[in-house]
Amino acid sequence: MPNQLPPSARLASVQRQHIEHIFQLGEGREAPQLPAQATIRRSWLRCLNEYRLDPTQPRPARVVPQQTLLEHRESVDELLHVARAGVDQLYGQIAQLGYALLLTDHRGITVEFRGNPDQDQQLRSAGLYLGADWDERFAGTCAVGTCLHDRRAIICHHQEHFDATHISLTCTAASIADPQGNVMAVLDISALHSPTAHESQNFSLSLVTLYARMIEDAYFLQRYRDCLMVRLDTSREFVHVNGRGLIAIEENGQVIAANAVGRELVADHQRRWPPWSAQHAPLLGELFECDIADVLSINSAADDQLRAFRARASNVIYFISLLEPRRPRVAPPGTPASTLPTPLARLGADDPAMRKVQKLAERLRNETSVNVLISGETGTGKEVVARALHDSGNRAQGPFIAVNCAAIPEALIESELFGYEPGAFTGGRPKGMRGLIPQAHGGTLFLDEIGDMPLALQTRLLRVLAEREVMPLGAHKPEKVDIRVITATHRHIDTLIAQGEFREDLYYRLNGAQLYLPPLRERADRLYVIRQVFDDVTRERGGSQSPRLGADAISALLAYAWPGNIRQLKNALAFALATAESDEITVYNLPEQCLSQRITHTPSLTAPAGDCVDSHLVTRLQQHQWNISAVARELGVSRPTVYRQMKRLGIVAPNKA
Ligand SMILES: Nc1ncnc2c1ncn2[C@@H]1O[C@H](COP(=O)(O)OP(=O)(O)OP(=O)(O)O)[C@@H](O)[C@H]1O
Repeated sequence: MPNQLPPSARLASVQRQHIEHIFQLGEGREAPQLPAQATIRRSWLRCLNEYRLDPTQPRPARVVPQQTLLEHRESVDELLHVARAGVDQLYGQIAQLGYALLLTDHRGITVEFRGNPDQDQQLRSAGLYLGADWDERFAGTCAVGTCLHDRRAIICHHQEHFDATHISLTCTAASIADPQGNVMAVLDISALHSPTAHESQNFSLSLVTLYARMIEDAYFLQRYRDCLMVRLDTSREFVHVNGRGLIAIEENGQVIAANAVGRELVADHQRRWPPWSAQHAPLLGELFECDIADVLSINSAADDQLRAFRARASNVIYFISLLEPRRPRVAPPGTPASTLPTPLARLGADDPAMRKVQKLAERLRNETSVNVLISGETGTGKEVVARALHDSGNRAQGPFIAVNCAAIPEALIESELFGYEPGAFTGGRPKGMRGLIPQAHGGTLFLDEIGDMPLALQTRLLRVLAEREVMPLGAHKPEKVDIRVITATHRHIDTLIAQGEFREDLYYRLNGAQLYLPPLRERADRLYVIRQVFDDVTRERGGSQSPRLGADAISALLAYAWPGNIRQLKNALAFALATAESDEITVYNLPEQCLSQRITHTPSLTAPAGDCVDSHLVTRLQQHQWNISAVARELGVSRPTVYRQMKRLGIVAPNKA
């Protein structure tokens, strides 16, 4: 009788029976001892037939080398930062019950671990340890690996494990998805010893599922903290404390992203109105019977800061609260929050040069008699800034006409700008043409690459600016125009003036105020720009299922010098999105040149990444009381990067010295 045997012999006997059961299932023979859960049965069959795992050859737990572990941790650095509080809370609840806690990445590698130090050795040999690999293809049926495969919470109790070395464990796991719904991590609680009954773990399943959802939502809130967010629940009492749905929206109510509950609402909507809704991100007003103004005024007008709206697809009433965006910090703490109009606020997060641009643009937005000259390297966003200036001012409803003076052949530029009457010249359109300057009447004329405007035309432009009227070619009467003029250049106009290629008087007229756009490599808010451009490109590609940007890719993007600035960044991200084969863009998806030509200088106040963290590091560390996570967050790099830099520079934290 196995029960009368010594423990090791008893285990060996149970293991033999276990192996026999696996073969029975593989051969299609039923037996009462075979697992009841269909997920476990399917996983056993996968292990036998797909992964070709041999149940007679139990494998000891595999722990990946330190360097590999660091790479895996780095790839989920942002999640780890958010998850840590949840991990500690959950472990606080289960430690006394003999459980260890594992958080793995989406490849099944344990990147965070909590366990009883007194059981260190047993936990390590059972694979309940940092770096342990719980991929089903290697470890066989197990809570983490099978949860990753099936994308649902699971208990894997004792003999439900495939590998005979794991059959004394009980493990329960739930997945954590990113805002697109792709699994990015798994939360697992496991114990070395536990009661035999499977039901003994039901409570673990509820607990681990709850915490996985909380971590998922905390990550979602962190990712979209700069957006307006609605929080919703069917219970009025719970919406503020634990509203289950989260939907990030634009000011016009357009849905940007949603957590699992929110995505289900969107999916519900798309199932009901499929033909057009699948192509467009819905508006909140399409999901709920609501006017966006009633949602945006919740905090100021609703008594208990929530309002009830009916979901159109299900007819269910949801209580909605509004989370204001955590605006990018543009002023030191203590000063009033930014009042920048949205088009200007979006231009930058926390870069001194951009802040100057934003503040000056705000002051000038309605001063249409002041001509604005925007300077900056190619691709720094001069046209975007011109448009933001237009959109935030009192001419926003008028036309915005952009003209690239370098792109129009010299022979055509005059007729394009001023227009012409019928028969003004041979080859012209029979009905004549309205010029771009008259087209801008009531709005803004944006002249890009003004340094490339031929001298003769500069004289005519000067006249337009002075007299506020244009004379189309062949016309006998001038036409009055009311335009705001914004110009841009990436060339040094001073040099052009000195060389006699640009009229000094025109320069002074155009340069009523100058906005200088810093190159991307010098911007302290590069991380913000990368995220914003990534979101833009994702949206332009129309992908709600788009891959996310991995931490290693972000590090590389932060470190690259970007000679082509934001335009080049946009192209690089479009390339990465087009070529990504998995749900994560890694450094390998970036165009090759992004991995070379790294920033070599350390700009003054900026927060550069990678190798450029250098000289400011000690100051930053001191400012943050040597809190590595806080420094990494501020610099927009991962913690391992900060550690690497500290090691390279020989910096030792005071308490470690
Ligand atoms: N703040 C920003 N957020 C998102 N995308 C931006 C931003 N600034 C610029 N871009 C994008 O970068 C690209 C280049 O921008 P833009 O044409 O405004 O640059 P530019 O300085 O006018 O370039 P050039 O000097 O070549 O005329 C565009 O695709 C634009 O959409």
